[in-house]
Amino acid sequence: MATMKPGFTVIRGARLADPALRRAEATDVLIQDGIIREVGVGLAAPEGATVVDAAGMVIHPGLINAHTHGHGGLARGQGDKWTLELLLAAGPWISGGRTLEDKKTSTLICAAEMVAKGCTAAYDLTYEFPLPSREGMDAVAEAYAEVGMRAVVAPMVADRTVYEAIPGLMEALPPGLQKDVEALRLRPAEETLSAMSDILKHWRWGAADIRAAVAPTIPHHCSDAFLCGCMKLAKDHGVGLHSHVGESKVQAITGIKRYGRTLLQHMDHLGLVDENFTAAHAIWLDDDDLKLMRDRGGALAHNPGSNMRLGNGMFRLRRALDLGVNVGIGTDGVNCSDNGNMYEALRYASMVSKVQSPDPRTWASVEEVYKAGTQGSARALGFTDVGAIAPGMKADIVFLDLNSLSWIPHNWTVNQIVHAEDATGVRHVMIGGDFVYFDRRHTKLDIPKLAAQAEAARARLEEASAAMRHLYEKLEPVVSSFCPGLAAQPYHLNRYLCDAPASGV
Ligand SMILES: Nc1nc2[nH]cnc2c(=O)[nH]1
Repeated sequence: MATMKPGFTVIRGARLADPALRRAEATDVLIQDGIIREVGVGLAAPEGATVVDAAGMVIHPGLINAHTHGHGGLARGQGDKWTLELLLAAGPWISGGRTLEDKKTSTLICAAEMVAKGCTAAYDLTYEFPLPSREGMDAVAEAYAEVGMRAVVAPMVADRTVYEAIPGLMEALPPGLQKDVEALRLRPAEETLSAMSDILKHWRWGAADIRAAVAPTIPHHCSDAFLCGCMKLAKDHGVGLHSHVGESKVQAITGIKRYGRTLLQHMDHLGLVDENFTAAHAIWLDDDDLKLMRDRGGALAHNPGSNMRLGNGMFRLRRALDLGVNVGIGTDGVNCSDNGNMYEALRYASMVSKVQSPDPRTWASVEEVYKAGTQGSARALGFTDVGAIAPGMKADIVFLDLNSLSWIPHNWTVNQIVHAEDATGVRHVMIGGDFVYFDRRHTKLDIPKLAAQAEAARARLEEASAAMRHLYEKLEPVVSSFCPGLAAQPYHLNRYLCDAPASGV
């Protein structure tokens, strides 16, 4: 649990990553009760202080994962050529049939990986089928608390399945499959909203800095009344709202067809887009959408690994930054992006900005990417006191070993964090002044025990997983042929409005 370690700690002689400096310089950090009090050279250690010798290490603020799904932990490595639409179509099988213990195990796997890879807080959209429950949310919160991470946990909710969201898709399925997907029907909006309200009223994880939020998962999977209900709950309880918006071309086109405006504009029309709102992926947002996000003060969560892995396209990081939108960086779930490695996400964010144009003036700089993965993500989570190593901030600090291979030689600190570090350099991770990972070992978690638990769950779920893969194979030709935006048309960057198919979706 991210409890604050009482008393003083002094970190001595660490090279503090600073985007203003090419090579980080050695400094000290004084921490009191989990809060950074002073940063400077030669700080005196108060009597009784714990002194941490960090010579030979770079420190940076914990990376913050702006978008992930802890429920995907047990589904790592299940699919290769999965599109988003197929992931959503088969998703309930991937995440379904789980006990509360499986849910916790799945989240523990992800949280443990994130910490070991330099991440100290995450926005986790968790799958709760058929209804969100206090017990399910507690299982997720318990996992983060056990690892010692901060988190915002939002149950993904909707009142339409993907089959209902894409007009005509259900009817296009062969009769046998229609029967299968009927089992996925969601509960009526009022029932889900009432369950959400119960969760928010009884949330008890605030002291561990594990907050709740509301995630109407995909706007066109939600009726307008449902979206408005989610907004009201978020406002009444003062919590965040988070949705996947414009993740795939199919979604973008479906939105225009359904609402006559973009998905984001539709949400804004209903009043959901404000400074508490995070739009994940945001690949198919046009300039007006980006300006809208800027004007409303919301955040975008960029997930470059998943965007590539699912073939969804490229988020326009340069354009979003130029227009002044707050951007955070995330990994997405390991069921669709394989790992929870925020260093990889930073590197991919940089790379994806570079493959969009040969002109380096349009590329995101390492400073911009680093800022997005720390302060930008912190803002997306609604945390004001993490994302930087400075007086008054919580002591969420990652220690990188300069003797690890990504740092030989050490030329340009922030560049090497974004482009060279692959998490093998992570030596210690401190959260709230407490070492949750020390000398490359979790301090609160028994990893062999977790591995055994995960293996038992995997074996038990194997039958359900095989059924899901089988269903996936049967769905693939239907969904792909039904969504022409998916199949035949190569992306011309993000100009979906120009090359939208004349018929079909
Ligand atoms: N990438 C991704 N997008 C989603 N949209 C709704 N659920 C998901 C999910 O689990 N992964």
